[in-house]
Amino acid sequence: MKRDIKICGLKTEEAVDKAVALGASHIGFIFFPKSPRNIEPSDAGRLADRVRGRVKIVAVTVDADSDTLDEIVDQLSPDILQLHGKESPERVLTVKAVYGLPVIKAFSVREADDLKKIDPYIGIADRFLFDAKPPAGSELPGGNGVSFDWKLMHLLDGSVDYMLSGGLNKDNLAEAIQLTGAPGIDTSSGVESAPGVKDLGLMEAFFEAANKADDKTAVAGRGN
Ligand SMILES: O=C(O)c1ccccc1N[C@@H]1O[C@H](COP(=O)(O)O)[C@@H](O)[C@H]1O
Repeated sequence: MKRDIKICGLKTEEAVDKAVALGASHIGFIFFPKSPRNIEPSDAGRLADRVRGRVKIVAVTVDADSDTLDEIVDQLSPDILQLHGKESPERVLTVKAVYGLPVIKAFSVREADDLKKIDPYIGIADRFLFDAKPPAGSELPGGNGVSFDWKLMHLLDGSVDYMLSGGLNKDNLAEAIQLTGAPGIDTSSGVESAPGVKDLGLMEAFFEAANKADDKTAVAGRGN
């Protein structure tokens, strides 16, 4: 099974094209005004049109109201909605019913009990995303470039489909993959030269690290 790779927080044609050329399975656009990666829905729609059908387009929102979601869905036509706030299971069900789109529900993790928070969402969310808790004082629920203890993922039921995120970068990715075997990985600030500024070289290095880690996993799987 090929591991999904999502590059999040894209704002330019160059970064979108590069992510797709490198083999991203998903690209994410952030709709959260306090984020340095925030983008207008119409601008995200124009960027997505360059690569539509070649990669899954993900709209990342945080406790968005219906008017905001209506505009994002109308302008971007995403393939997936990522709900990165405190959306309840009922809200996730409503969003799925209204827009007819799959939902990735994000959770922030620091300790074992945090993983239990997904229980009421099982069978409702299509996929989970595990991010670190934001550092004290941060106004961002994600995109903080901080990681959590990846060993906690061993506590998760193996049938749960998820993306690992939180501070993943070219230097720590191999260890994260080796420890978790995550079916999907997600990065934003780990491929940036400054908040909100994607670095094409860092993106390349991230994919190189992912491919190398996958090669090692495959070799280990063959018992060599
Ligand atoms: O990236 C943001 O600014 C952001 C804002 C609001 C909600 C989610 C956001 N990003 C998500 O957080 C993860 C982890 O980011 P990082 O790699 O630690 O920088 C990212 O993949 C986005 O899905």
